[in-house]
Amino acid sequence: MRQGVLWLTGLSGAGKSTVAGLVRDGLPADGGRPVLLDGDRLREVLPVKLGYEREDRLRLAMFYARLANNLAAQGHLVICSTISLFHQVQAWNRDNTPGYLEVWLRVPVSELSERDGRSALYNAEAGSHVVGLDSAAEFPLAPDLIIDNYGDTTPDKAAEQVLAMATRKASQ
Ligand SMILES: Nc1ncnc2c1ncn2[C@@H]1O[C@H](COP(=O)(O)OS(=O)(=O)O)[C@@H](OP(=O)(O)O)[C@H]1O
Ligand SMILES: Nc1ncnc2c1ncn2[C@@H]1O[C@H](COP(=O)(O)OP(=O)(O)O)[C@@H](O)[C@H]1O
Repeated sequence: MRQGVLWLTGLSGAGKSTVAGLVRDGLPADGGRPVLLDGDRLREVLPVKLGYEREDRLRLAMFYARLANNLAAQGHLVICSTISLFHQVQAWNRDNTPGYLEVWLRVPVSELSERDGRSALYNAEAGSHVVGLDSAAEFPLAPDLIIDNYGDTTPDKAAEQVLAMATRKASQ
């Protein structure tokens, strides 16, 4: 895969940033011009502060989708690692972005709340809009790959699966 959008989604702490970085670093030397769009980093550079209510998250997810589409059209391989769990955004990507691939890093909340720095988020009081708790997560309906990213699945193994899937799809 040399050009297009590879979107890694999942709840906070599912391993999106970790696996996305490994995927980028694991691309073949002639694997195109990768760009990593990471949710945490993108929120930091926005000119306006957006929150975690559904409306703001949906606006942001559509912004990511359009930005990724634009960069892919300029020849980049865009790796997105954001939550963005909205069916309408997933459908927009499929309909508008050639070479769109979607990976769902599926990890139960019980496991996530044990991970580094995520216990506060998953133990937040009701009304905190935590995706997967009190804010609905619209998990992908037809992802290209689902990885249960916990237990025996290490981040390296997950990245290998993503790269194998992307290579397979590129040759179809
Ligand atoms: N309430 C709540 N719910 C979910 N996530 C929260 C929340 N508050 C802060 N954060 C942090 O924001 C990161 C998610 O931003 P994204 O732009 O990737 O996604 S989304 O807008 O929430 O769909 C997310 O980053 P990741 O942990 O890397 O997924 C969190 O660190
Ligand atoms: N397969 C895995 N098994 C166990 N821990 C993992 C796995 N993948 C990632 N992690 C860990 O989970 C934590 C959250 O990872 P991160 O990439 O920041 O997730 P996200 O970007 O989805 O919020 C990190 O401490 C990371 O090392």
